[in-house]
Amino acid sequence: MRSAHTVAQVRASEADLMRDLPEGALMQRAAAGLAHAILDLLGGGYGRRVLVLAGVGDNAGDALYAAATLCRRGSAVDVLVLGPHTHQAGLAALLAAGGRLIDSVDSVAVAVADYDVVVDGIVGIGGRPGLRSEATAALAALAGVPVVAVDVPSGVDVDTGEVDGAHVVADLTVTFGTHKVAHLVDPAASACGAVHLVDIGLDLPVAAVEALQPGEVAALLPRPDGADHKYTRGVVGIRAGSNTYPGAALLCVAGASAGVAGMIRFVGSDAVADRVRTVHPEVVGPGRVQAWVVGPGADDGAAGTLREALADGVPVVVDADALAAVDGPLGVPAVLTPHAGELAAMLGVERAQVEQRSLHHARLAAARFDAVVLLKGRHTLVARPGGDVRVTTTGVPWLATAGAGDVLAGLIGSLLATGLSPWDAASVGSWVHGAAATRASAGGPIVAGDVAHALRGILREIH
Ligand SMILES: NC(=O)C1=CN([C@@H]2O[C@H](COP(=O)(O)OP(=O)(O)OC[C@H]3O[C@@H](n4cnc5c(N)ncnc54)[C@H](OP(=O)(O)O)[C@@H]3O)[C@@H](O)[C@H]2O)[C@@H](O)CC1
Ligand SMILES: Nc1ncnc2c1ncn2[C@@H]1O[C@H](COP(=O)(O)OP(=O)(O)O)[C@@H](O)[C@H]1O
Ligand SMILES: [K+]
Repeated sequence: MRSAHTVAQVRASEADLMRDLPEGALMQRAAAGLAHAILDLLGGGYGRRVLVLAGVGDNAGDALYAAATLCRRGSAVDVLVLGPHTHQAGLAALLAAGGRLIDSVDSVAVAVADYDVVVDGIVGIGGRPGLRSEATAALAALAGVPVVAVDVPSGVDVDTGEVDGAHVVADLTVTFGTHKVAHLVDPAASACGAVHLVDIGLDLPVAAVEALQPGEVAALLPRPDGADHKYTRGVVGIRAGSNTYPGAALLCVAGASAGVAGMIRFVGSDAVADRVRTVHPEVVGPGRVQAWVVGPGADDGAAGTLREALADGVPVVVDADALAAVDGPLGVPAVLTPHAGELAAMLGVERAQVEQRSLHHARLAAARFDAVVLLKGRHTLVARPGGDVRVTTTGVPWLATAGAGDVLAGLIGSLLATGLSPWDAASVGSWVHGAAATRASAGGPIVAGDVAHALRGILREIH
């Protein structure tokens, strides 16, 4: 599991550990890991030109001690102090190793573009969102030079992933002890670049935000055994599509056809059902199910279709048009799968507000509707009542294509039908869907059907 802890959790763990360690030991561990990561990025230290942006706190201390190591490996290091002072011992170590203090990026002997890397030690977990004007000006002058952020890109809100004004956009973020929420949750996560975790020995509690890794997905995926038959494996029912949007029914059934459930039932107009069975002859008609998927392409029949599905008292996936009919808890275990626009409409706020504060709004909706809320996006969030969140880090931007959500709803419904909890079904389904998109894309364009086709290959490998 990739776990993302809050600043308060990190500080508490640090305090526990520091009781048994000499002063400064954790900073030395952090700085050593940081120096190695920068050397890796640069392919060595000799002859490289490095600029450290140093703020007032321990984040600068990490950057300055790491830079001293780079100096000893033959790098030319300049340091620009942003603020009234900086980490004194770290600065002394850097100067002793041969680093130079500069007054501004304009005052360096080399052209600014000749720096091989900028090390962002402006603020870390002690920072407030936003950057001061001198930091913004320095970063603007350094545009185009690769940036390594120390712990977090300075200026982002570490505990929420929100941004408020200027912030660093890094190519690599080197963090310590554990991931922070900003490494997983957008928009801050998009500013991190690749994230490298350095172990400094912290003993941490359970995290409220996490990202499944392949081993956990494999452990959660249901597998039939010799005693199973199609009914014990779970039957998923799809109520999707309409005469206006028949394709949504096909895509939703294609997502449910990943093979995890034992059987698929389809309920819809005769015309749509005929088209579904032409493409998916194994799909059967109405009957008992262990989970329903309601909403993709349902058009104006969505509210009635949701009512019918809820009458069965089994878990439901509510997607697309049916989300507009949700105005409170549904009374059955449920996964709601809105994108930002749909969640905004459900909560009576603007889409931009949901995009800016995605973690907050996903948690708010999970509490208000007493359901698992899967907020779709680059890093999809899966929130459950109580505030726990899983973030999906699989997928590629090519997945932002019409109908991809229909495939996802079908897949999550089939996982729910096997008996997974709404929380596990949503997060596992989202992970597999993203991995299938990455596989199908191979760096190029895809349509939703390609994602559905790639699902079984991913499931086969992950087992
Ligand atoms: N905890 C751990 O386990 C370990 C932590 N380690 C390292 O320590 C880092 C945390 O260090 P930290 O606590 O000294 O805070 P840090 O982020 O450097 O600076 C905060 C100061 O900056 C200021 N400031 C605030 N906002 C600002 C802004 N927007 N723009 C400009 N300035 C701003 C504000 O000062 P003020 O302006 O209020 O006087 C505040 O006091 C952590 O990220 C990691 O790198 C590792 O060494 C090892 C283990
Ligand atoms: N920038 C992005 N990067 C990766 N995946 C994305 C991005 N934007 C959207 N997605 C994913 O694409 C899918 C789009 O689903 P959705 O908006 O419901 O489409 P539709 O309603 O047409 O089926 C979701 O799985 C979402 O997480
Ligand atoms: K930083």
